[in-house]
Amino acid sequence: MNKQLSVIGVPMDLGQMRRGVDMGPSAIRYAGMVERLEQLSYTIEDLGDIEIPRPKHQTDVKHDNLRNLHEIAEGTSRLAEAVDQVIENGRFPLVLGGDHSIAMGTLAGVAKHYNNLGVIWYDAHGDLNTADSSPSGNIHGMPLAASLGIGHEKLTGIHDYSPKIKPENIVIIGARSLDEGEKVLIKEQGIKVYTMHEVDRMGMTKVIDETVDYLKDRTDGVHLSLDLDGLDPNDAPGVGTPVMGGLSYRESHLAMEMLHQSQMITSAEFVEVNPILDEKNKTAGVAVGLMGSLFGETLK
Ligand SMILES: NC(=[NH2+])NCCC[C@H](N)C(=O)O
Ligand SMILES: [Mn+2]
Ligand SMILES: [Mn+2]
Repeated sequence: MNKQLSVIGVPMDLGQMRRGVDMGPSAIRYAGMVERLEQLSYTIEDLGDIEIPRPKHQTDVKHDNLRNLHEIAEGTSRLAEAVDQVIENGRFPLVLGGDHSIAMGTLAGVAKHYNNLGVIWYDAHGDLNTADSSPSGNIHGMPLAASLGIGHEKLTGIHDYSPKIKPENIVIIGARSLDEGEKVLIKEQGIKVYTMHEVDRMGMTKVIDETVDYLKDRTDGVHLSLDLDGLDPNDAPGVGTPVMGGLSYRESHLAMEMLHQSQMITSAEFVEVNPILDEKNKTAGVAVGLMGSLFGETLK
């Protein structure tokens, strides 16, 4: 793994309605991220936080079922620029959310550098909505669709190109709350999805083995986008859209350890940590623990 990490915080809370997820980057830093990764002999440069525009009325502006469209497009464009530069400098981008809308910016900055970027989307949700299919108008439910070039052009066109990724290079793990339009899109586009049904039937070992096999030959880099709500709310309570029956703490560590062993991950983001909804910063602590495993911690 690239031993030079650049950390970028994204205090974004405009992609959904629960206040507090903008404090996610601070909560993750406070949980000891830098110290944890330095122990694994990474060199860490913390680039601080991306500036996110403040709308006048946070929830009022529901432009065509796309809440806070302009501010999110602006903030994620800045993020794309920063991520692009990190990779340009030969370093590994580690992005801290913020709500999941930021993935549009991260992927925009990353995907430019690859012909076939793979994406592992570790999440209870598909985040494959558009304004037409979204039940909420919340843009954090849309970043994977936007990155495929599907949706409003202000979102698909971030960093001035589209699409960022191909459907056959995506693997979703942990899904258990997919909207009707998302299910249609998954079938139409042939996106590989391991729902909780498959995770339970196959076990996480087989899920990750298959994921690695599947992505190995077809991709030249793999981005991990880890939404903390992929985990069960008992293990990660500090999230805005919790869904029961999720991936366990143990399964998630196993997944991260196996991804580390695959040597496949070239960028990562940890999103949706909301310390206001959390129990004594537990969820940020889990995020940092998972980073430890992803970056090479072992139990013996
Ligand atoms: N990144 C997330 N937590 N997304 C939750 C999305 C929930 C729902 N599918 C929606 O579009 O509103
Ligand atoms: Mn989610
Ligand atoms: Mn998500």
